Amino acid sequence: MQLRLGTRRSTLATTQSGLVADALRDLGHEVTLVEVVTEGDVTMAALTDLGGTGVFAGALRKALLDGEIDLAVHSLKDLPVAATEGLTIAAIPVRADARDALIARDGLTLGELPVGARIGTGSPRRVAQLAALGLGVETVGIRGNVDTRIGKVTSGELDAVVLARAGLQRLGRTDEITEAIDPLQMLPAPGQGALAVEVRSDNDAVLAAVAVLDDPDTRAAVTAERALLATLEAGCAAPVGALAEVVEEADGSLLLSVRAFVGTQDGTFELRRSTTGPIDDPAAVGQQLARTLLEDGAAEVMSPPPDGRPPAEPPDATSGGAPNSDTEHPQLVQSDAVEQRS
Ligand SMILES: NCc1[nH]cc(CCC(=O)O)c1CC(=O)O
Repeated sequence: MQLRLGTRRSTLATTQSGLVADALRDLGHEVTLVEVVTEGDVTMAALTDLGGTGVFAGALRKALLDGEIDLAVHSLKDLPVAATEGLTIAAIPVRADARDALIARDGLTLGELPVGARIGTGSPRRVAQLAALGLGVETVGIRGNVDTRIGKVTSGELDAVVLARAGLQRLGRTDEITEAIDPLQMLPAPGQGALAVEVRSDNDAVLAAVAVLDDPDTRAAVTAERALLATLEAGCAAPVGALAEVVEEADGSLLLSVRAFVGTQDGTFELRRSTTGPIDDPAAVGQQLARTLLEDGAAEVMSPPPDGRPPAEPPDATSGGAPNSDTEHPQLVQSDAVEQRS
């Protein structure tokens, strides 16, 4: 069938849209790309100053609802977790590598960066996790497209930048990566590396045409990650990392393994929790992990009081004993308690 695919103008957006367009063409459809200009593309304000999620998605969604386009391709991590009336995520194709990537001068890895090194990132999640690593590096707020960001390392303005590996892979720029950052050190944004193909909910023909691109394992994983984010009542600008992975048990059954991070921008407080649960109810697994994080003080960690100091006594530390002993959440593999790192 004839399909109009709406896309943002950036190189990454058109590349991602092109991947979906090609997959649909392989299925015998005729796909036309329609360029849609979004608020997120025209503003020069820092991403976190835009006061809300979905700045990139809004115009594409309007074009869908107005019937100007038949489908839109989003980076799932940029898509607000709340459902949009009248629209359906018709497909979530196989996820690319979800990890963050370091591009540093002289081939340096995170561990090799000198104290005081300047790392560019506009993401509170990346800032919080870099701070939590205690490397003594400085983070510098940047935005702009991938080219602009990498250019700040090439020019010597910054020692390094952190970007999503998936975006670099789609742009054919993995050669410039100096370290694919282990999720044990930095958990990606919920949905990172995954694309979402959105269609009008009443458009049965297009829903059916697009649905074959869906990958159930990817959908399960990102559903858990986004349910976690929703339960935390956090958006894409929150210092929250999450990664769900499908793991196979000895008996061949499949489980969802989810890890999450919440931390303060200065690295003073961090929470890391993980859990596993049934793959057939991924939202419940994500919600359960979020509730554990909230019980352990995630809300306070995400929005510390105005003086910038995190809570003196996180809610789970009042007993004075081991606040996160195995007895409290025996089903969880726990790495770190809420802890003061100073
Ligand atoms: N917020 C911008 C954005 N949205 C999606 C990607 C990369 C592709 C992806 O994660 O799927 C990026 C760039 C980045 O974070 O480096």
